[in-house]
Amino acid sequence: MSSLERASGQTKIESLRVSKEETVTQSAPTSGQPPSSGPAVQAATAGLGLGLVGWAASGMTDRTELRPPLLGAALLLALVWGLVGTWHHRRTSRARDLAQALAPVLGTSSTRGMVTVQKRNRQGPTRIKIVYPATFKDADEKARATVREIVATRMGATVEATWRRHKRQLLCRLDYDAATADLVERDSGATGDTTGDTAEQAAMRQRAGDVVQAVMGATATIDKITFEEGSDSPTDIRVAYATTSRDLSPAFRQKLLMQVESKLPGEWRDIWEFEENKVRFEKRPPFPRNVLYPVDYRAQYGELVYCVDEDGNHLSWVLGSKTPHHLVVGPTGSGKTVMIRNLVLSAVLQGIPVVLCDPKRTEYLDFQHFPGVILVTDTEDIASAITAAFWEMQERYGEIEAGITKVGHHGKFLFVMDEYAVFKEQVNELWAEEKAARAAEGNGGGNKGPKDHPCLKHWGNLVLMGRTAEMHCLQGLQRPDADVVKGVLRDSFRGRTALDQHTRETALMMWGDARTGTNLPSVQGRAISRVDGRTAREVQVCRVLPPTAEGHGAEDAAMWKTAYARAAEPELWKDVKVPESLLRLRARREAAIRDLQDRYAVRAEAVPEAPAPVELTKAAGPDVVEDQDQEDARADQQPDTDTAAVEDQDEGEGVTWSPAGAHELEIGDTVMLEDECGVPEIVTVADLHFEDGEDGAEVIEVTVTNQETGETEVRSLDADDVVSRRETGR
Ligand SMILES: Nc1ncnc2c1ncn2[C@@H]1O[C@H](COP(=O)(O)OP(=O)(O)OP(=O)(O)O)[C@@H](O)[C@H]1O
Repeated sequence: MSSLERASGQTKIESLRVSKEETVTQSAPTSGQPPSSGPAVQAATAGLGLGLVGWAASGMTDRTELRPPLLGAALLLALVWGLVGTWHHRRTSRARDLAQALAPVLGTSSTRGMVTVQKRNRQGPTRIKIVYPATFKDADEKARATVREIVATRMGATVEATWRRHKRQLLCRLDYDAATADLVERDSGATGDTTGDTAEQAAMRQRAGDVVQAVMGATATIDKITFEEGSDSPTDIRVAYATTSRDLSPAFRQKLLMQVESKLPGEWRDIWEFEENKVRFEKRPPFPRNVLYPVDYRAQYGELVYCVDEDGNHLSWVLGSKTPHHLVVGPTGSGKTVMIRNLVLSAVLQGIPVVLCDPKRTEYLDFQHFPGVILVTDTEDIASAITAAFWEMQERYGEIEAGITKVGHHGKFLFVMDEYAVFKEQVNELWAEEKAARAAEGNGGGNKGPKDHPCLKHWGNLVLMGRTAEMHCLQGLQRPDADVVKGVLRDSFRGRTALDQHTRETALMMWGDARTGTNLPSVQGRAISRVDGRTAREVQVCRVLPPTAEGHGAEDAAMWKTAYARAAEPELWKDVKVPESLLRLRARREAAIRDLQDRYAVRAEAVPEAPAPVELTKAAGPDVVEDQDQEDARADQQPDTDTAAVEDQDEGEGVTWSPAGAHELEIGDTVMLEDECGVPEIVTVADLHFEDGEDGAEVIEVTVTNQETGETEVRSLDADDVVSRRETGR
């Protein structure tokens, strides 16, 4: 009779009382080996055989006198053989019996090498090693109990069993004198040294082992576990595992970490030692939340700080070749706007001008008078801003090509395109209307033209080519839909941030696996970010709550004020060049707003604190900082003075040229086109219509009149060509 009882306070320690007389009624083992005869029979057979051979040989050689000694020698040999064989047979019989009894339980037909006696005393084996096949369920409590029972009853001893699962071995220490003592099982392979554990710690140790094994399999064992002082909360778990290639798979490692994070208390990080086949889980401090934007952060030029890691270290998007552009993804309310505000602030604090396009129109109103920021909200204006930026990029390329300046000497430029999907839809609606109107006028050869508005192609070009020209793009999206960011374009956004708990689709699109970010806590500003363009990591985006944002408190107000004052330093902008077409877009928006405010007489309330605008110009930087009253007074008299000022400065004749898509041209426009020799000539558009080109792409046939010679000719332009058009104040 045997009984299993759990020793109190030791989860992995079990007791089994056995008596020497106990037997296990085990079904007859089926051995794979042929049945062997006993050593006495073997000895007798060998002695008889040898005697016969000697007898025959002496007869054949006529040496019959040798027969008696030969028979004597054969008899002696048979005797020694029989004695030694019987002794050995007896000595190993218990191990053999044990192997045969265990074979059906362990699920193996061969008992060869299964049981090895490693130590023995006069009472019998004191230490045996049992090797079991991979098919044996060594994690199954019942199966293990059966094995223990068989060992204890077959050997008639108290057994201390140690399971070494990673080697598929069971080591048993046998004590023949303590038949009434507890049989102890230590699964040291799974849970490590339990000495000194409290009951709770032992339970936690067991749980940690189970949690790890659920993903890594039975070969994973807890090497060591450290608990918080006086508690059962683990702070460090070291795991050893059998050599495998699975540990090299990020998905596998992620799955394991997720398992640990969700099944054990606290937040964890994993540290892998591949060469040692070891992994260590370290409890990490609680992730920082609600971290104010570090307005005093000392950044290098082009280093845009925006978040902190788990240890509170600030991390930045470095505008450069590794991460030229950044994609920000986040559903409504996740903190996408706040993230973009971080990057805008970081840029202007370093004198990097920002074009901030907001198709939702009201998300960034706090930035509308901010030094260095050109806020664009109207759909058509955004399309023009993209075209202008594209044109600026081409100009920068031209200057590099012509040796006028070198790569990296233009100064960085940040173009923010938030809610790209919304903008794409809006601008394509406009484009469809425009094509339909042209068709109705009989001016465009039917409702033809590219499917997407040409500015979207410019945006694509900016993203693909902007890096060398130091034109950096930040694109915001609610979801990373494949039809919005596709192929090469998506790959160009090396810097990436996705806020909030990810869906499977978001994880796949952003990080190429279905798991990253799916267990991110739903904390505002918590994100997975590929800061360095290579490794995605969890971060907390800094808090930027401007004056009109909900929750804007004293701390936010102080930060905002400091940021504004620093960005308003004229010194910061003195060498900054911005395309005048962009400045005009800003002026146009401001004029439109002033008109509206005048109409509703709300201007005084709408702009309670007049900020000091810093002028960005194409030429020298701003040297005059006007206050709002001065600017207002000037605007009242001359609604478009800003534009005029730029025109006068640059052209000296009040003539301004700005980039325009060929599809935007209208009859009567004055444009600068290059003749066959590349010499620019000023022409007037006398007529135009759309045609299908040879390759099926749309071309625009433009009839132009040379202003100097009066000659008329037909020029063929691609729909997405960009030309210089004289501004008419439209
Ligand atoms: N990093 C952050 N730190 C602290 N609070 C934050 C953070 N990000 C967002 N929040 C809080 O969440 C609110 C919503 O954030 P935000 O406006 O950026 O969301 P959104 O993703 O842009 O949503 P929507 O697309 O609807 O504008 C903020 O007003 C702020 O209170």
